[in-house]
Amino acid sequence: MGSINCARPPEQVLIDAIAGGTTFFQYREKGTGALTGSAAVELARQLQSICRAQGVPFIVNDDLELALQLDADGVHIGQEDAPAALIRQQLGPDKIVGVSAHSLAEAKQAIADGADYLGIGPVYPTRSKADAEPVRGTAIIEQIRAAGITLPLVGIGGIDARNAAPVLQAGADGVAVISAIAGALDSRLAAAELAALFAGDNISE
Ligand SMILES: Cc1ncc(COP(=O)(O)OP(=O)(O)O)c(N)n1
Ligand SMILES: Cc1nc(C(=O)O)sc1CCOP(=O)(O)O
Ligand SMILES: [Mg+2]
Repeated sequence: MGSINCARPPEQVLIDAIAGGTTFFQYREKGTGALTGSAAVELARQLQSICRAQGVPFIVNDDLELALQLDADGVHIGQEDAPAALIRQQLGPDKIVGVSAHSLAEAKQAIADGADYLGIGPVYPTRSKADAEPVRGTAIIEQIRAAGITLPLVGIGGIDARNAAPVLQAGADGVAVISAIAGALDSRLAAAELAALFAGDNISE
């Protein structure tokens, strides 16, 4: 999540999301209108502080230097970013490395490079990433699971509480969302509706 995606102040969105059941946070400050420089660092610090107080891992998207500067819990990188093996080397064994994969071959390479989890997408059409890959559907998750990969898989791309169930049924361990929570008028409820899917208890009905 980044500031441009938020319907309300990002700090409040994060507080509400965690109250609703969000268990993992990625700071992704990019796109037209995103904060840069010291403003981006300051927002990161504030969001990290909220995560720390609530015991939620704080992951930095793309930016290894920022992650090292803040002693973040980890970094998420994609296929166009720094090599995953380099990120693992720079962060050491105790930090979290997440890697985006859009194919079985990319998933296998990411695991060889030291990934702790894989972000798989876009599962559905997304408006939050202008340069997203073509939609993969849930089939890509089934394919990666069928190949025997046991690393945690996180579906991403256009996911919300109404369409998340097939992503989990395909074999994902979790879902990563931006607009479903950051763009919601009630981020706590949006997060709670997603969290309920993991408890097998759909509270939206
Ligand atoms: C959990 C998760 N999965 C995938 C991505 C996308 O990463 P990437 O392909 O590097 O694209 P950007 O987010 O950097 O635009 C992600 N961020 N998180
Ligand atoms: C950041 C990102 N990565 C994707 C991928 O497919 O790797 S899709 C995506 C955007 C997710 O935002 P929303 O939940 O609003 O669709
Ligand atoms: Mg990236």
